[in-house]
Amino acid sequence: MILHIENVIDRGTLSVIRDKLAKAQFTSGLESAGWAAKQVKNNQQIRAPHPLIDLLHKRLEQHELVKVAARPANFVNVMINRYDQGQAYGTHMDDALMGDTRTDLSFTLGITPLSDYEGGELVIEDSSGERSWRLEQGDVLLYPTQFLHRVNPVSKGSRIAMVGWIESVLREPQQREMCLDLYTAMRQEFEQHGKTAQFDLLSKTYNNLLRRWAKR
Ligand SMILES: O=C(O)CCC(=O)C(=O)O
Ligand SMILES: [Fe+2]
Repeated sequence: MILHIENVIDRGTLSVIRDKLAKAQFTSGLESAGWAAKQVKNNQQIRAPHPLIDLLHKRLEQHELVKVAARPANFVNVMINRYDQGQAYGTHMDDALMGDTRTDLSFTLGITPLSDYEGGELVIEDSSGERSWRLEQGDVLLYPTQFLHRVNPVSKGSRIAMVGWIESVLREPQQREMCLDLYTAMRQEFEQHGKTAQFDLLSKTYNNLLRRWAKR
């Protein structure tokens, strides 16, 4: 399950953040690339701890859909990256372990308005082919870290985003999808009909499934 979540961060906040980032010191993206990914990574980044990363990270962590869809146990390597004109990140796999943390999900949060750059698609490959996203400012793509993926060359302007990885209490993508679907059905039943007998059964099953699968 790949989720595109819109408007996770409001535009006012992002505009202030972009002003600050214009003056911030970025370092080479090679610092955090795995030994094979180094061959294809060409960008700049700011790594945590950093006040702007803290602020965005907190907002992301508090977002209801992020909480329910990802069930985060830990976040790791949250960083802000920038691809200037001509820069890209070729096809690669992200490391399964970053320090002690298992990477179950990856996310990208768009910071630059789409109209300010061209290219820079995030492309995810699977056996059926590939799919690409250009994320509007404030939008998040949340995806299992299991796919080969790349960032296409930026052909005009610069693309700034925040990326990072999540270790989930639900290790398997299918578990996360089933829990999210059940949760969604339970919420809809509650909103449409109130706390019915059906709601109680959905709630019972949802919570017992989550309890059965959750590992921390
Ligand atoms: O910037 C992105 O959207 C993804 C970057 C990426 O694949 C990575 O940093 O490993
Ligand atoms: Fe990656």
